[in-house]
Amino acid sequence: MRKGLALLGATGSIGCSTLEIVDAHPDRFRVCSLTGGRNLQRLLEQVRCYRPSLVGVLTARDAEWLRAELRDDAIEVCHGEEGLVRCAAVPGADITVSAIVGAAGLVPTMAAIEAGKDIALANKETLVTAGPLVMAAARRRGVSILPVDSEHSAIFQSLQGQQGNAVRRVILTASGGPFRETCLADLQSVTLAQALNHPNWSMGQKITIDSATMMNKGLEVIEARWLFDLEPRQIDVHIHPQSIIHSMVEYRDGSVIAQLGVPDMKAPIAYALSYPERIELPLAPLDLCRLGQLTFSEPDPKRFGCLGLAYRALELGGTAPAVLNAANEVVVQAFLDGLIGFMEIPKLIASALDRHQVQALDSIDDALQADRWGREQTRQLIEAGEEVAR
Ligand SMILES: NC(=O)C1=CN([C@@H]2O[C@H](COP(=O)(O)OP(=O)(O)OC[C@H]3O[C@@H](n4cnc5c(N)ncnc54)[C@H](OP(=O)(O)O)[C@@H]3O)[C@@H](O)[C@H]2O)C=CC1
Ligand SMILES: CC(=O)[C@@H](O)[C@H](O)COP(=O)(O)O
Ligand SMILES: [Mn+2]
Repeated sequence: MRKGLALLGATGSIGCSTLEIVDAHPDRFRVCSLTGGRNLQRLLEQVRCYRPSLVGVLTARDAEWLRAELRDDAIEVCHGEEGLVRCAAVPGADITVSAIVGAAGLVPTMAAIEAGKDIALANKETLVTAGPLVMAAARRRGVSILPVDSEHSAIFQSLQGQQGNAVRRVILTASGGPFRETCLADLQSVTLAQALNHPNWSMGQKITIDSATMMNKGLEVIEARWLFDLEPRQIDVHIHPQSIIHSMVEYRDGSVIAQLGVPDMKAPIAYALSYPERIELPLAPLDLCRLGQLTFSEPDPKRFGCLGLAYRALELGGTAPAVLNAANEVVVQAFLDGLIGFMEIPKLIASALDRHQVQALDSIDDALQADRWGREQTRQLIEAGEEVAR
């Protein structure tokens, strides 16, 4: 029986890599639903190729356009958040690939969990915004949350066969991004093009900027806390510029188990889709002798303040991580739009967190409300900053 996939964020970097895996294994996987955002042309091509029964787009107008292009009554096109929710929970799908970027992924991912789908989770912002609620819902519905994020897949793989309470800590590896060796003074004037030039991974714009600030690693610390039920003090970060060791687990007896591979997201995506099996992938082999050395160092908290902010949000608990995430999404977009400089990113997020009165996180509505508050507050901070600058 082929596994049915609901694919949220099909037109993005993770979405396209997922479809490459489907192409390599048409005997194993079939596509039940696809969703896209602004890249309607790419979505149209994907729908023609994979013929899902349900497709989700952003607006009613986009849906009209897609229907007119497709002229196919066997393919239903829906739109908006309601459309995303329907695609996430589409009948016939066994697993939902959550690969929308940002907190916009939370509601559809929850809908998939409530519908009893296993989740291949790329969208880390879902766990940052509402980690305890998402994990509790998954437990209640008896569904698996299978990590796609390369570090978390590495930890998940390194935990296979573990018995009892044997983990001392996990070590997330970080490439250090394009500014790993840039001094504090020079970071003030780095350009968008430089920030988008990740040394090892080809990814969507938002996560690429997150890697440059190292907020990506901060979000991943929070993601690891919930995925693997770890205390924050059990999660360390090492800079590893080669991105060959994707992360490690240190056990109580001092043994460290790591997962290695060439930096290609098809590997963790395929593991999430085929778990517990491993399937053939057309990837370049890992040639350690040619690489020669793997190196490690500690992250510099002065240059990469976002990492410390994520630990702080985790410590504050409740709604603080949702506000951290929302503020980050707003400032990253402002940086992409040329409204703020690179080093304003951590400052603005810190200001938003400082202004937040942490509340308990008892429901998804609490998380969504904190998300809205964080966005609004950060927009105001950016506007206030502009007025000061004028
Ligand atoms: N790329 C990678 O290698 C990795 C990514 N991740 C995580 O996976 C997620 C996706 O990342 P990535 O693929 O790089 O991102 P991309 O920006 O490449 O793709 C994002 C996808 O989400 C869609 N989308 C964007 N905003 C919305 C919205 N508001 N509503 C509905 N759909 C939307 C986009 O549509 P469109 O493009 O058509 O506008 C696109 O299909 C992120 O959470 C990221 O942190 C984790 C590890 C690695
Ligand atoms: C591929 C992946 O999982 C990304 O999250 C990646 O880890 C980003 O690289 P950084 O280590 O630079 O954040
Ligand atoms: Mn990652």
